[in-house]
Amino acid sequence: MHPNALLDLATDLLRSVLRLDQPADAVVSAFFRQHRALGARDRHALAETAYTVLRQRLLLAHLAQSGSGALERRLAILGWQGGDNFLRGALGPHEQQWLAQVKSVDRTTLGDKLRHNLPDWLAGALQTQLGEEFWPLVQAMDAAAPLDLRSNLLKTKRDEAAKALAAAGIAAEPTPFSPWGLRIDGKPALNKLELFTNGSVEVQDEGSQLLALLTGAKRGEMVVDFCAGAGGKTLALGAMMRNTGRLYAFDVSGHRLDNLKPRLARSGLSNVYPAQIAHERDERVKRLAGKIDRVLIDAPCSGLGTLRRNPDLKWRQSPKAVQELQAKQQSILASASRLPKSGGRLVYATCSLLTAENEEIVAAFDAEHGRDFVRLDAAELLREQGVERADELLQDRCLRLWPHRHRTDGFFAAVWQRR
Ligand SMILES: C[S@@+](CC[C@H](N)C(=O)[O-])C[C@H]1O[C@@H](n2cnc3c(N)ncnc32)[C@H](O)[C@@H]1O
Repeated sequence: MHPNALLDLATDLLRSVLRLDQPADAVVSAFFRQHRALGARDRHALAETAYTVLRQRLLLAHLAQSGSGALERRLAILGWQGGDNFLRGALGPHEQQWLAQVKSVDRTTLGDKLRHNLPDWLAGALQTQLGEEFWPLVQAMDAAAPLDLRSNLLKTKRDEAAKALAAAGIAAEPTPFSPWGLRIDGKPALNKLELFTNGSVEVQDEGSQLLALLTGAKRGEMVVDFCAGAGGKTLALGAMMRNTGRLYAFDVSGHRLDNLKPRLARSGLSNVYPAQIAHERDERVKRLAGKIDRVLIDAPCSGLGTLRRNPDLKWRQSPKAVQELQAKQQSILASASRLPKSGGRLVYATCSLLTAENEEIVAAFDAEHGRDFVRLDAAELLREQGVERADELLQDRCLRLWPHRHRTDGFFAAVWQRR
């Protein structure tokens, strides 16, 4: 495509994405559906440009002030990810001059806000938690996430999967913590590889794999994945159970559960029972109370641990939204806690970095249900599952994963056993 035409498309895409009224990945997918003729390289340039602008929104909006023309075009130029030469082909002499002048600004001299690109409420919360580690976190969240795979032990072993990837020209390293994981540099297309279509591997962040491992699910057990969504963790749990027992995949969203179906078909699992529930106090939950060996609650949350993948969330979340989520999280945890039988395990997890959605929820649960549940040490449980260096993942007996420390998304999990 001609550079100018592609820059115009990037400008249009940014106009939609920056409305922030829908998740950026949904906006980008809808945009590509409207422009089916776009090739892979052009799509990549457009998506990465939009994501770069979302990541560095405050900085780029500040730098864009000096230019002229549509603001979104200026932002697209500043965040351009389709190559410098290509971009030059789209710019007139004034724009070229302006860009050269903006590029000469020493960004290290700019104020903190323009360097961390976070809303004040979020920067404040993270600075309080992390102190000096705040800046390494900012840097880690500014980069794209690596691509992690989980090898499906029902169908393959990790080293066999790595060999098959190598044969397809894709280099993969074992992940440092999850015994199932492989990490790939870059974003090769996987969905046509036989290894993927036959369910031997699934795309899953290493952190998400560790949450499944924490449940310790085993052969023949009754397990509930309470907020199963499209089933990333369900698939891992089903494989841990060696395709035996019963694994209920609950979610209030039928649409999300529908997305689980093709993944289930690939995985070879037949022990999974997806079920849409009306709410966390659904009749189905009452019927299973006291009967379940392991319950995983991958709670709805702000998603702020996934900013590498979803940088729009820092602009779409707010303290009020977090407060509403807290109420939902407490209610889901209270209701799902009726499921484990005596000696059964309960895992509460989020992909949020905020103590409000993590430690505070756990403390409130302990205060109310401490008589019935005992907290378990997450590192010990992970060691039992063959996770090396599990101590590095721990904070006050909970799993606490950080992009800058562990190269995973920012996950949290607390584990209890019913007395
Ligand atoms: C973090 S996502 C789950 C992601 C999924 N476990 C995975 O690994 O792909 C949270 C899920 O909770 C679901 N949810 C929201 N409210 C719920 C409720 N009251 N009961 C059960 N699930 C709920 C949402 O529909 C969403 O799919």
